[in-house]
Amino acid sequence: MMEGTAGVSGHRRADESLLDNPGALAEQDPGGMLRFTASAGAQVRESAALAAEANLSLLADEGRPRAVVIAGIGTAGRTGDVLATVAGPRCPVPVIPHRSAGVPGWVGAADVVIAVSASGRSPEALGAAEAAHRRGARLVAVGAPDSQLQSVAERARAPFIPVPRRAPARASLWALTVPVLLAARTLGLVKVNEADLAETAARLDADADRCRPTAESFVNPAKSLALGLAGSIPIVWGSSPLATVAARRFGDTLSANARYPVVTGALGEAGRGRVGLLDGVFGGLAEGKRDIFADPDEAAVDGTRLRLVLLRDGGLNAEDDTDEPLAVEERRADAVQTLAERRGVRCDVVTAEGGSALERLASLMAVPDFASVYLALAHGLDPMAVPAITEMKELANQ
Ligand SMILES: O=P(O)(O)OC[C@H]1O[C@](O)(CO)[C@@H](O)[C@@H]1O
Repeated sequence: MMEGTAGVSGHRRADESLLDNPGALAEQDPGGMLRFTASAGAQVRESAALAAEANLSLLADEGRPRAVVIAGIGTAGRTGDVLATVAGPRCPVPVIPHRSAGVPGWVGAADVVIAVSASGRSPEALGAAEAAHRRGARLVAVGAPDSQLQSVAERARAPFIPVPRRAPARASLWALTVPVLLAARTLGLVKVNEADLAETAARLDADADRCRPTAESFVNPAKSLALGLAGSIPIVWGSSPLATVAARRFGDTLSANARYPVVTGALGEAGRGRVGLLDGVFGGLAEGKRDIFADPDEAAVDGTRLRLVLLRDGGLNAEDDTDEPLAVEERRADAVQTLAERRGVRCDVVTAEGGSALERLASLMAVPDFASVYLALAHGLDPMAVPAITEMKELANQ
């Protein structure tokens, strides 16, 4: 056990046996991050019901907007990325995630602003909601009930979807995402239907069951992904725009829950530059000198290595959902696997399943979400308490 600064303690090396000890897992996770992670399917159902109660039809009165801006930071900001990718390249209006306070200068009466904040008090979402109201843009707000965001929405007579607060915000991705998608559906921008929501929730439930704390590492895909990543520098690339949103989400949770440095991105982009990492001191150069007869325990400490996680869309998406021929995405994903193999860089592959874009996204996010929590727990870290985030806020607000 290392006593770090800021009251954080943990093990430098991941403790594999802890993951197969449900009692120890529960002790290490006093805030219940595993339980929150397992509630993803329930979040989809609950938020769909809450959105149905809000008066979203108000939004449609003035017809199709010129553009939609999704304003929020952190996990709330990710909901904008999800909407942009589910809306796809054929979306008739621009869908623009916006992560800084206020709204872009061009936003006006012809546009819609969706302000999202799990706590209902981020300056980014509040600033955007106020600016949208001032400029006469249509506004919809999503966040904690009885929050400042709700007051701004009420003042603007804008629909507000009250999403019950789960701390931390990253445990609420699905609860925040569904109202954003349903607001966009009201505007005619996405095709998400009730069956898609039900199947997405069912997929998240099924994955939560496969990843449950009592399922042992050899049958639990999240525990085995976590153990594979332990001690490495994860590189997470998505084969398609949809898979790239899942890759970035894994970057968020690996950093905040497990406190691992991580490189994430789109394979298309990475293939023109960052793929060079595979040749470097943490990639092929480190793997090249691996002694195959060495004690694996000693080998583990003899240097940090990359571990590639490839999130593949699996070519299931409809041809018109994508900018690029599916065959190109698939060939690129095969190519990076070959590259990794040639250099001895280990690679985990998660392949999307399901019919709708939303369900496929869920199938790429569920196991990695759990893996980030298990990786934290294996290092003796409480996945929920991240003093650096709190301290950063305190220092920045001085
Ligand atoms: O969704 P909120 O409450 O606006 O918070 C935005 C982000 O800020 C944080 O709370 C960190 O300050 C993140 O956990 C969160 O995603």
